[in-house]
Amino acid sequence: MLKIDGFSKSYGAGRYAVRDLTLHVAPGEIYGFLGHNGAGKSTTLRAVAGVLDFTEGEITVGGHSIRTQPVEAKRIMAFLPDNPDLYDFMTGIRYLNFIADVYGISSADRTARIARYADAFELTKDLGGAIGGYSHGMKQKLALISAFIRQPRLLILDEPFVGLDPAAAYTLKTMLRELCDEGGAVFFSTHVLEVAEKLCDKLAILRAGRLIEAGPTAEIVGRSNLEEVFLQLEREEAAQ
Ligand SMILES: Nc1ncnc2c1ncn2[C@@H]1O[C@H](COP(=O)(O)OP(=O)(O)OP(=O)(O)O)[C@@H](O)[C@H]1O
Repeated sequence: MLKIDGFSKSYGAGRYAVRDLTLHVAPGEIYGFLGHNGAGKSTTLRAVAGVLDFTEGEITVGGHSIRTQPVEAKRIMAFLPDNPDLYDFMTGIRYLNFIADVYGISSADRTARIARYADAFELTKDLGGAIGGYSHGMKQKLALISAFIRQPRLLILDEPFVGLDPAAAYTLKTMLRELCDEGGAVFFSTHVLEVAEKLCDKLAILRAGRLIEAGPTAEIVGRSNLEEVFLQLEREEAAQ
């Protein structure tokens, strides 16, 4: 579903934010992307989503190159950045209809999907209010709903659990699993190691722009727990 091959990104002056990253996400997989602050997670996710150009490598979504076939690639993927840019002057429902218009979702489909996802995230009664008056968590829920109503085959999420209350976090975990059970795939970054350990089929750990570990969660965690494994890997890499 998602293939990142030999991906490198330099923001200039020969300093690489990410270097030679290869990582594949298959249909049905929830793939967690871990790393310290500044490791290069957002850089990678933004390049995958086609909102950031990159220096070397190739990224394909459903077989479509994000560089040469961006429209085809973006049609089957939804991206939620770490700080989604919503329109404060719009109401929530206006924003969701705007997204539905952009992606050509029929009137019947949008009504059913908005009702389903807004109910699931307990945002229905707030949809008539201006986004400018939403809390951080409400904005995050609205951004998630706008991604889910598109019913993407690949969901790319940057720190999706930040700001969500426990009920919304549970709903999100359930929906991510449902999307994968239906043949979709999810690639998301997080600092919440408990969520990563419980939810993800596979994990990749980035350190200073380089992949230091990738594979099935159970193999990476082994008999320990993810927090210990993560901190140990960080220490080993730092000592090299
Ligand atoms: N627009 C930019 N211009 C220059 N350098 C940048 C830019 N964006 C990111 N960087 C640098 O690239 C590196 C990777 O940053 P990135 O935001 O991808 O990390 P991250 O793993 O998402 O971090 P965090 O967990 O803090 O969100 C950092 O050294 C950062 O300073």
